[in-house]
Amino acid sequence: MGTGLTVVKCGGTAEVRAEAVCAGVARLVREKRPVVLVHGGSATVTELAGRLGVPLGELVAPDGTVSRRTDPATLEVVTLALAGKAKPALLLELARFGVPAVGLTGLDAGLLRARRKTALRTVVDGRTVVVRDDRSGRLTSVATPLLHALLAEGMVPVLSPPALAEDGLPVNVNADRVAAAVAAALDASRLVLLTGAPGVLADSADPGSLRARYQVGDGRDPAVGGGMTVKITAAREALEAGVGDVRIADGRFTDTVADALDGLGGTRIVGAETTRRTPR
Ligand SMILES: Nc1ncnc2c1ncn2[C@@H]1O[C@H](COP(=O)(O)OP(=O)(O)O)[C@@H](O)[C@H]1O
Ligand SMILES: CC(=O)N[C@@H](CCC(=O)OP(=O)(O)O)C(=O)O
Repeated sequence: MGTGLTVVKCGGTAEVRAEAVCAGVARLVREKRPVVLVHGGSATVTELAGRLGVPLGELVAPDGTVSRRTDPATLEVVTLALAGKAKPALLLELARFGVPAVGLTGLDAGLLRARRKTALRTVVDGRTVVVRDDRSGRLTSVATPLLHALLAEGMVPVLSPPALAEDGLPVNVNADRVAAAVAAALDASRLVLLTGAPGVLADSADPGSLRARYQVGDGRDPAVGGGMTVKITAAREALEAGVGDVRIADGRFTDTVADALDGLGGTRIVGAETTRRTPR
């Protein structure tokens, strides 16, 4: 199943090369294979916050999951960093490759809707407290008509957080999960999450320990930490929505990006069912 559409997501980390990502996207466009590019930019957020003197914070959930504390000033920086820095950089790179691309955030045409997280349990000095004023949210829907219209014109939508919450204000959402939700909503055939690592590593300190396949499970995997945890969650969400090929791959090199967009290399994420069908 699937529509032949590829959803590509890039971060984030300074090492992911816009040139490598955009060269891959440009090839798909030349081959008339439809593609949506979703991006984050947490490193850009950190850099811009430093320059603007806005302090950044973290929330640590009782299960140890770390996420960004999004107070109003941080939300402003996130919006500036993604819509004003990370996105133009990708659009310029795509223009260099002759790709007609349109930059969007979740606020355009109500593309990304989310429910604000009104009570976030977080651990401070060993005690669990509830944060009620955070401006982060959980995605609830993706509006597809504008994306379909752009794709029908041969254009590449370049989409990022923030999303629009039910109170009419923006909320911060994670870009990997945006990519998964977009892939699900558009019935994509492939989701490629590009990052600054070769894929999912058996030992995060050893770049040679790449896992060709990774089965998503119910429990926490001690080998997976940091930003990779949310990527695995996003990958699971896409698989559950029926996206056929979900992979986490290296966004630092032209050839690893090209391979991933062709369904090769990196780490293929599989659901429990797919793995059971695999001969031992
Ligand atoms: N098992 C693992 N395999 C690969 N990377 C891991 C693993 N555990 C933790 N990581 C870390 O997760 C990072 C990817 O997450 P992140 O930096 O948030 O990506 P991005 O900004 O591209 O969305 C890797 O660069 C690596 O430092
Ligand atoms: C809620 C949340 O975590 N939002 C992210 C949005 C950017 C992002 O996801 O960037 P990467 O893809 O580089 O991680 C943030 O504030 O960093």
